Amino acid sequence: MTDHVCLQLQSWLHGSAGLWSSSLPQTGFFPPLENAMLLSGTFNNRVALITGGGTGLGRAMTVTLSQLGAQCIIASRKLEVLQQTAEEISSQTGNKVHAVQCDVRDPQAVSQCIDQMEALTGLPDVIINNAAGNFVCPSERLSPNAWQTVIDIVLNGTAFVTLELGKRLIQKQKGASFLAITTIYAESGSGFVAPSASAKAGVEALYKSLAAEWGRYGHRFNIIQPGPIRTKGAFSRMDPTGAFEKVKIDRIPTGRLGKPAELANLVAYMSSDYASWMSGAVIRFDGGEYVSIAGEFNELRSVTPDQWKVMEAMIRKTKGS
Ligand SMILES: CCC/C=C/C=C/C(=O)SCCNC(=O)CCNC(=O)[C@H](O)C(C)(C)COP(=O)(O)OP(=O)(O)OC[C@H]1O[C@@H](n2cnc3c(N)ncnc32)[C@H](O)[C@@H]1OP(=O)(O)O
Ligand SMILES: NC(=O)C1=CN([C@@H]2O[C@H](COP(=O)(O)OP(=O)(O)OC[C@H]3O[C@@H](n4cnc5c(N)ncnc54)[C@H](OP(=O)(O)O)[C@@H]3O)[C@@H](O)[C@H]2O)C=CC1
Repeated sequence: MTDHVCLQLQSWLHGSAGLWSSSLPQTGFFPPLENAMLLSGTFNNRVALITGGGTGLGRAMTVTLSQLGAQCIIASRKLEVLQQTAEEISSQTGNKVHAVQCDVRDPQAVSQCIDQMEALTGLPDVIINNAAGNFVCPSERLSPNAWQTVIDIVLNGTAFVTLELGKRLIQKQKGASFLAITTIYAESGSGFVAPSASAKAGVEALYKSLAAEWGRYGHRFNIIQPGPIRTKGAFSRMDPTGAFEKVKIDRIPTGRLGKPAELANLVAYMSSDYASWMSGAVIRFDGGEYVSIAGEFNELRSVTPDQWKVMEAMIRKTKGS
């Protein structure tokens, strides 16, 4: 019995992915609630800029903020995509969503986009730096331009938008909430996404720096690190074959991917006056994935009560070192 259990344990601990849970029974404990959480009207008379708001998570943020009364501006490169999203959301919520073309890599384009925004709505109260570029790639295969492209979109793009808006807001003596969307690996680094990890870490340093420096002008700066949430933009570039989705789900203690609307509720809270004392915060929103990957002994979740009996007996039998 003991040998058999030992063999089983050895093969499990050295072996296959997907050990931890076969049917993920815990998902029943963590159902996603996808309706808007805050009171309707929370963002009445507020203007929100969402970069990358035409697709994926940025689109979900725009839906929620618009439902809660904000006038939204969504900005990215593809004007047609933005216009279609803007029309769909405006007609769903009854609140105007504006589409403004902007490549955040280009500081002049950013300045022109903000001119356009000022003419449409005035300067925003809420700024969400959500636009990003990313793809998995072994670092030895990255060209200089591949590296630069991701750094330009994520780090420089966020800096150009934030600094240009910040300067104008300071001049007008208007306060605002700035939020950056990073990732859980901004903190740990990660193989195969080195440009994204480096850029997102830079974004976090920028936002923490400005939280300290620009509070005196009425500006708050916060960061959300999402775990995996299915979007076409992310999953087509991070998991093109779909092979890694189950691996990811298996290691998330809440047993499922996140939903865009769940993230959007957190974004809305952190951008609202309910969070007016929150600045310089980094909120990980990942179903527990980060700690699950990090903990040295977390694989022991797959050990059964019978196997624990054997292991405990072996440990107790040990005398001395
Ligand atoms: C799953 C859980 C955790 C998930 C985290 C997710 C984090 C995210 O950030 S998801 C966001 C995903 N969304 C996007 O990336 C949307 C925007 N992306 C793009 O537009 C493109 O993917 C790109 C970032 C490449 C930018 O497009 P652009 O047209 O400006 O660039 P290109 O001219 O196509 O490429 C620039 C150089 O990069 C090289 N390159 C492009 N793709 C790859 C690749 N898959 N592998 C290696 N290299 C790549 C491309 O060849 C260019 O370099 P060069 O040939 O030297 O000129
Ligand atoms: N989905 C996930 O699992 C996770 C996502 N994230 C982060 O969430 C955010 C949203 O990602 P997601 O919605 O999944 O992916 P999407 O690809 O849908 O979103 C990225 C957005 O960025 C815009 N964008 C890209 N390049 C530029 C540019 N040069 N100038 C302006 N806009 C640009 C794109 O629009 P366009 O092509 O029109 O320019 C697109 O709308 C990103 O910051 C991402 O890093 C973080 C962790 C996990």
